Amino acid sequence: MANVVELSVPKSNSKIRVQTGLFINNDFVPSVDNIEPIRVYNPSTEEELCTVTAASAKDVDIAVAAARKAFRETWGKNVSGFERSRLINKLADLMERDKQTLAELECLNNGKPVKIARDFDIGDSIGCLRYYAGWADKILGQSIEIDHKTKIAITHPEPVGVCGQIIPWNYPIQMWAWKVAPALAVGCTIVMKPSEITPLTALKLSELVKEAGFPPGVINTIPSLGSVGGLALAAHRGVDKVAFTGSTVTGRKVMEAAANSNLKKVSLELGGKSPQLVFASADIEQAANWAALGILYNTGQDCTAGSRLYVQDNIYDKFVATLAAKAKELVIGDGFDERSGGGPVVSKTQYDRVWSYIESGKKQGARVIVGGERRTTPGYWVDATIFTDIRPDMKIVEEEIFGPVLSVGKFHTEQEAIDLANDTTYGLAAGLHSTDQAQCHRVSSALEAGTIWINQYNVLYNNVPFGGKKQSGVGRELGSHALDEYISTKAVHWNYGENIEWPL
Ligand SMILES: NC(=O)C1=CN([C@@H]2O[C@H](COP(=O)(O)OP(=O)(O)OC[C@H]3O[C@@H](n4cnc5c(N)ncnc54)[C@H](O)[C@@H]3O)[C@@H](O)[C@H]2O)C=CC1
Ligand code: BAL
Repeated sequence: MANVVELSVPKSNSKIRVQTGLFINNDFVPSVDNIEPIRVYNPSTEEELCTVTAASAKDVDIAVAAARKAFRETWGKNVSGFERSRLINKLADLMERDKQTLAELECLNNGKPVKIARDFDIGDSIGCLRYYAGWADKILGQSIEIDHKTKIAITHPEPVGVCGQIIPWNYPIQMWAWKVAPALAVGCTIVMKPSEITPLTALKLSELVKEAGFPPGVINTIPSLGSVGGLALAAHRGVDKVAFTGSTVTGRKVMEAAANSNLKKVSLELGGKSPQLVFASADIEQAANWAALGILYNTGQDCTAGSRLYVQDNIYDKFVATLAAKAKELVIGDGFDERSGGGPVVSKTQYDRVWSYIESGKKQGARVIVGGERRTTPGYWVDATIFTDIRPDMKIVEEEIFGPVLSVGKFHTEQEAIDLANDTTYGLAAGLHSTDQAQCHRVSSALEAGTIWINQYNVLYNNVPFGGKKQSGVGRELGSHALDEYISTKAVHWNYGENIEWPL
C-alpha cells in the first residue's frame, strides 16, 4: 500500500488528500526499488509539503508494460471512438466537479493563484479534454482510387501505441491535458512523467482517471527525476512515442535518447525568447496591457513569454512609461489571496536562476526601470522587472529567463524591428501591435515563429495548433494537428481484380 498525505488548505479548514505512490494499472503502488522519495515544496513559503514516491528505471519498465498490455487488450483498437469520447468527457466532468480542489493543490505546489489555476489553467484543460473527446469518433482514414475495376488503397489512422509524456512544472495540469487528451482520443496508452517539482496534481488527476472508468494501464503516472524516469522513458524500447515539454537543453537529450534507442516518434515543445513589436500606430493602452500580460502572466514562467519588447522610437517614451505603470499594478503574492494576479516562481533553483539573470542585466549595463529588488520575506518572490538600454549581446536579451523580466529596446524602421525580432535561435511565438493592416500582414509573414499574435498576446485556443520553429520545438500540440502526433497511418493496398504475368 502506497502512502496518502493530507495537505491543509490555507485560509480554510479543509484538507486535500493526495495518494503519493506511483499510479500503475489504476492502483497507487510503491516503487520496486528503494530510491529516495521526491520532496515537494510550497514555493510561497519554502516549506516542504510532503514526499512522493520516485519511480526508478525498473518502475518505468513496469509502467510501460502496463501501458502495452492495455494497448493490446483493452484500449488501442479494442475500443470504439464513441467509447473513448465518452470516457474523456467523463474525465472532463470530474475535473469540473473538482476544479476548486485541483486549483488549491496547484496553488500549494506551483504557487500560481487559485483563481488563475481554476479559471484559466483548469478551465482550459477541461475544454481541451472536451475538444479531443469530440475528435475521438471522427478520426477518419481515406479510400484512395487506384483503378476502379481492380484496386483500391485504404488508409487507417492507427494509434501509434504506448506514449511517454514528460511535462514541466509551469502548467502542471494544463500540460497534462494537452498531452493526455489527443493521445487518448486516437487510442494511445500513456506513461506520464510529471515534473518532480510539481507532481501533486498529476497524482490527483490519476484518481479521477480511475473514477472515470478508464481500463487499468491506459494512463499511468510516474513521478520521477528527469535524469531517471524521464530519460528511461525517452530511451525505452517499449515506448512508441515521446512527447516532451521543457527546456531546449533537455529536449535535445530526449531526441538523442529516442534516436539512440528505437527511433520512437518525438514531439518537443521547448523554450523561447519571444519578441513583441509595438509600432507607432498601435493603441498604446491596449498594447501596453497585452505586453504586460505577455511577460507577467504566470510570473513569466511561460514558454511563450514575450520577454523582448521593441518599440518604435517615436512612441517609445510614452509607451514605456505606460507599460511601467501597468507592470507595477500587478499583485504578485499569496495565491490564496483573491487579489493576487501572480505567484512566486516555482522553486529555489528557478529563483536563483531568475535572480542571476537580473544581476547579470545590471552588471552588463542595462537600466532597471521597474522592480529588480529582492523581497526579504520567505518564498520565491520575483516582482515584475523591466530593463531598458539593452544591447543584443546581453544575457537577458539572448537567453530564456522564465521569470517576470522584460528587456525593452527601440527601433526606427519596420525592417529593423523584424531583424531584431528574428535575431534569436528560438522561434516559438512573437507579437506585434499595429493598426496598419498591411503592416500586420507583412510583419506577421516575416516573423520566424510558430505562433504570431496581432494586437494581443499569450492567448491560445484548444482548436488552434501550437508549436515552435527553429530550436523551439518539433511538432504541434492542440487543434487537429496534435492528433497527427499520436497517429501512425497504415496504407492498405487492396487488389480485387488485377492479375499479373510471371516472370516479368
Ligand atoms: N518550454 C517550457 O514550457 C518550459 C521551459 N523550461 C525552461 O527550462 C529551464 C530549466 O527548467 P527545468 O525544470 O530544469 O526544465 P527541464 O526541461 O529539465 O524539465 C522539464 C521536464 O523534463 C524532465 N527531464 C529533465 N531531464 C530529463 C532527461 N534527461 N530526460 C528526459 N526528461 C528529463 C523533467 O523531469 C521535467 O519533467 C527553465 O528555466 C526554462 O527556461 C522549463 C519548464 C517548461
Ligand atoms: N503557455 C504555453 C504552454 C507553456 O508555457 O508550456
